[in-house]
Amino acid sequence: MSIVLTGVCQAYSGFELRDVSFEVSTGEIVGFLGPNGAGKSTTLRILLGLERPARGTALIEGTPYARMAQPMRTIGSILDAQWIAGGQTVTQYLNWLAIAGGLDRSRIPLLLEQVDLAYAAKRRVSRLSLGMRQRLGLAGALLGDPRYLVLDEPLNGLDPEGIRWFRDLLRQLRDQGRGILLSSHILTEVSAVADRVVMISNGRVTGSGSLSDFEAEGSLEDAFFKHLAPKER
Ligand SMILES: Nc1ncnc2c1ncn2[C@@H]1O[C@H](COP(=O)(O)OP(=O)(O)OP(=O)(O)O)[C@@H](O)[C@H]1O
Repeated sequence: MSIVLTGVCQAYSGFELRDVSFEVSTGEIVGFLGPNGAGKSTTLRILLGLERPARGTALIEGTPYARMAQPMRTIGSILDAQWIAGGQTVTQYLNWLAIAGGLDRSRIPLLLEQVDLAYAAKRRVSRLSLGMRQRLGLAGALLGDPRYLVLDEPLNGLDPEGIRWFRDLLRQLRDQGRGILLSSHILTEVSAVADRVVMISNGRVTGSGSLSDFEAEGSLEDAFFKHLAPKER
């Protein structure tokens, strides 16, 4: 049971994603680590069916996202919590998401408790801080009780207490058997929770292995700089 990317390629003018391959299994947190502009979000957009790769495949338990009947039941995601439409309330947004995804709305109050946002259930999304939007994004990602989570820079905007809370929640979600792909350019964010790390630099996977293997090279930071593509050093 896993997410499998095989030889994923994409080309924009001035940037190429080349042969990106890695797996995320249930019950593990995989840190997807790379500097700004390395190709992390592009890879995640391809995985989530938002764009088609020029070559290669991104499969979730054997099926591309775009061909899944009810993808939110299998894979939840936070790509950019900023975009969530501001006019509706927190509950209205989650209701809309549940209807759009064919999901059960009865879990919404429980999820709002889980992400510590129940007190803001009736607040307009436009009045939420970025950290609160990240929590709302996570509630949305969990709405379908998915086996996988794909999170792009989910700690943006969270305060230190929020970061600690988020890490604990990620570990709990992993221990429940979910597979989590956590994309970030922040080393400490990844080293605090990841079981495995995939490093990407200038559009290519430059290293992958268990966190302990990387730390055995000195520190994740040493490994990160060692695995940067020459252009990015
Ligand atoms: N739709 C697009 N058209 C053209 N270029 C794009 C497009 N999307 C991304 N790029 C370029 O592709 C490169 C990789 O971008 P991407 O957003 O995947 O990087 P990232 O690793 O997520 O970076 P960050 O950590 O800054 O979010 C960048 O140079 C970006 O400008």
